Amino acid sequence: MNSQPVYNLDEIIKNNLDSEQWKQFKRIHYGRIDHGELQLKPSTIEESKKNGFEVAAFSVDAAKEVRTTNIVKVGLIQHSIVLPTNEPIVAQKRAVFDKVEKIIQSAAAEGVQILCLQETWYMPFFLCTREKQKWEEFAECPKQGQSTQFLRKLAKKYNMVIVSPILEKDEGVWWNTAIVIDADGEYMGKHRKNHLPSVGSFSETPYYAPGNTGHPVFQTKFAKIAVNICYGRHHALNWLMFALNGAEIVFNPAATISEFGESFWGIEARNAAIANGYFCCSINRVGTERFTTTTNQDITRSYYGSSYVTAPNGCRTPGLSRDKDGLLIVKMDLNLCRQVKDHWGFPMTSRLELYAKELRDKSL
Ligand SMILES: NC(=O)NCCC(=O)O
Repeated sequence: MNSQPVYNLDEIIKNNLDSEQWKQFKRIHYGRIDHGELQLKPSTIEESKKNGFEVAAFSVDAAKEVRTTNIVKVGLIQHSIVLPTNEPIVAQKRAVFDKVEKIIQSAAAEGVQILCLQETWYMPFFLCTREKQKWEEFAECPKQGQSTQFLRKLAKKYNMVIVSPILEKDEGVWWNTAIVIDADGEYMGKHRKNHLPSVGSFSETPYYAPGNTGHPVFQTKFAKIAVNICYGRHHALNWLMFALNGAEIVFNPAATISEFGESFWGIEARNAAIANGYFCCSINRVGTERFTTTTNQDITRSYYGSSYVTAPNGCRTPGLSRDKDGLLIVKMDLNLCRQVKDHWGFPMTSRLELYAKELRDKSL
């Protein structure tokens, strides 16, 4: 018997149901009985074991129709930091780069075409420390920054679109930003986090400014994509605007802990995918991060991973684990976006003019 505690919800349920109950649970909870699990290459399994990360791969098909299929393979990476947070910042970054590069190599070997990393992926999420200056070196220029240079090379090498959520510094002002690199390695643009939390230990307003980039959608080589950064997932209109601007896939790179609504982690992005007719890809970091402030206060934060993907028809993949580095691969047919919109008629029945009027009246 496995003596390890089971942390993953999917595992807890699976291990406690008989096969018929499990089948019915999958139908009702995940939206389909068959997860569409894809076989991984033996070399990927070997690499993941060697480098200590899990890999899971699923497919989401669309119905056959007049249009040719529009299939794209998407990868999400969740991971912990590597070095203690009091190590030199250059070393902390380098160590995460090395870890993530190995996972990206496996994603490339599996044919991933669009990859998204977690929120501020190369640093500890130090925003709970209430200290700013000592972390300055983590803030980067979006186009020239070290992480962008590092990922541009990989994007080009692997013909892969990469979404890289960073801590941006522009003329002395910090922003929580996601940059998009196209499959030729060229920088396409950026989106700055619109909604900044100011709740409990997530007090981000003293660090960076609220986004001023609207709701951009990037026509990458493989799909029209957008990024709704972490706390933005609690804002329904934020999701809506990416849909109105034509997104087929919206990524939600996050850094969130149990106390901040683990019970609705599986709900908000899933609801957004259903309501807006696009694929939602949710990514959360894992691991425990410890900080000692200059006033000798010890702060500890643990993240619960559980990255997952929802299709516009509401089907979702199982989540990655709550505590391990991981790569989630989903092969998706983007034709499903249009098919679901036609079926349910949500855009057709949306009555946006009604809301626009009321919103205008209320904000006067
Ligand atoms: N990173 C971030 O915005 N966290 C806020 C807490 C949450 O929304 O989960």
